[in-house]
Amino acid sequence: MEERKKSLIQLDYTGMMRSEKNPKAISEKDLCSFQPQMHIARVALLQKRAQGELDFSALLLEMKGQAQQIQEYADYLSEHYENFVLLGIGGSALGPQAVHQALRPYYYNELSSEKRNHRPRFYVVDNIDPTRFKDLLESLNLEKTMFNVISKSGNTSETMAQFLIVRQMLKEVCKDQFNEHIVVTTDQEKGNLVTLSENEGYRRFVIPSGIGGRFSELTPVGLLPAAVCGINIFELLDGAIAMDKKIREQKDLFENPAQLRAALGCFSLKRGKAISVFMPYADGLKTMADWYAQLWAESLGKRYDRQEQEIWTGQTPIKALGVTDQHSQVQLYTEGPNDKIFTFVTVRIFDEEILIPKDDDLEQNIQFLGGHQLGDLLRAEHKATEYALSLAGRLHQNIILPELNAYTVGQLLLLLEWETAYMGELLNINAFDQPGVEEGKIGTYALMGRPGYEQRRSEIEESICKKYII
Ligand SMILES: O=P(O)(O)OC[C@H]1O[C@H](O)[C@H](O)[C@@H](O)[C@@H]1O
Repeated sequence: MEERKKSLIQLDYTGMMRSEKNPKAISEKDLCSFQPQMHIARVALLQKRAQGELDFSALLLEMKGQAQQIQEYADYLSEHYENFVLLGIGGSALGPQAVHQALRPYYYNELSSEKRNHRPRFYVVDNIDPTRFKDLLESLNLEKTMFNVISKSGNTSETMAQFLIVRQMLKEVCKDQFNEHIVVTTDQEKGNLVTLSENEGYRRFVIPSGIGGRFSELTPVGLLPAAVCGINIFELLDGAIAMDKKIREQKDLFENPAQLRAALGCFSLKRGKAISVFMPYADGLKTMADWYAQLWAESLGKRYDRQEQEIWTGQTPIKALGVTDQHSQVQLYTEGPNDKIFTFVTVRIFDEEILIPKDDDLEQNIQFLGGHQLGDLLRAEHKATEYALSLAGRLHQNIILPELNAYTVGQLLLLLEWETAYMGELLNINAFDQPGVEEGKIGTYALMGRPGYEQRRSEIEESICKKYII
């Protein structure tokens, strides 16, 4: 790839720093004060690595070693199937969706097979809306469809319900060959999908242990769907490896983008910025905001710190898209409560450009647009929005991608994952579990009649007596 494509993504944090317009923003001195705790955090994360937990570096090398095998299987699927349907939820679906949207044309499924280089159409079903699910299943030629059932635990009710429906339909349509239409991606050794894949003969890909669902995009969770759709998973991994190396080796906070973003995030959170707006200025990164929202919310939204003290901490992620949400949310951002920080993700050069035609007969108030590229308008709007936020004393920063390709997307994923890990250390919490989702899961088991949950079922039914309905 040309040097520009290979260059690392950049962080412009000018908008977070103290200035005349923003005297309450962070100063270089404030940032320097983070160095000691950042060093402790770095050592703690490297120790986790030594214990085989969250070892991004080892994971990426392991995945680099598996990439060829994943690619070969993806190529085999492309020759034999027209549709690839991902069944999963949360970290088992958001990453694949985000990377597909970033690196494939949005009309990918509408393209002819030739224009898709004979790669399958790609669908992600990450909800259990019966209408949508049935519409999709009825639209597919099941004999030409592969279902990738992704669940790290193998116990997620939504994904397992989808699996049971699809498995029955495939048995009816494909008879004894039904298992040639299911590939599972799950834990090394535990959960229903391990047993089922052994008993029913499904191809299985393994999510390495020590890597949580929301950190699993650069495992077969994301790599297989990406390879099936013709995305260069080798470049994706190389970008991630480059960013991982920089973050792992760079001890100086001012040169380490993950440490810097974590210090800025921690500083702003402690000064009442309880909301973090993630606003890419590229349609291809719209779902990346969804993936980041889970990463940020589920990792940092915690009741207890590591000493079991109640702290009820976290920072609420808001997904936004530039320029679109300038027309729906910026009014709040500039004149509402100053309780937010903003991250814009920009792309210096888009793959395509469109010239806005000039027409001198038109009114001046639209004629000025003529002669510019459409990307110039998007870039101008981003800068104007940044300026408006700075006038309003709002803290904002930019993550700048040289362009949107597998190498830069791989870097972005690793940057955000490392940033989250550092934030967890600074907040003194466990960023890698999600105890807060258990109650909802147990309640679902109870209401669905799972044996052993009868008591909880009666508790729920007694407690939810609907009194206020209009
Ligand atoms: O991959 P699975 O085990 O099916 O889990 C899917 C999702 O389930 C839960 O909601 C967890 O909180 C998420 O972190 C996880 O990504």
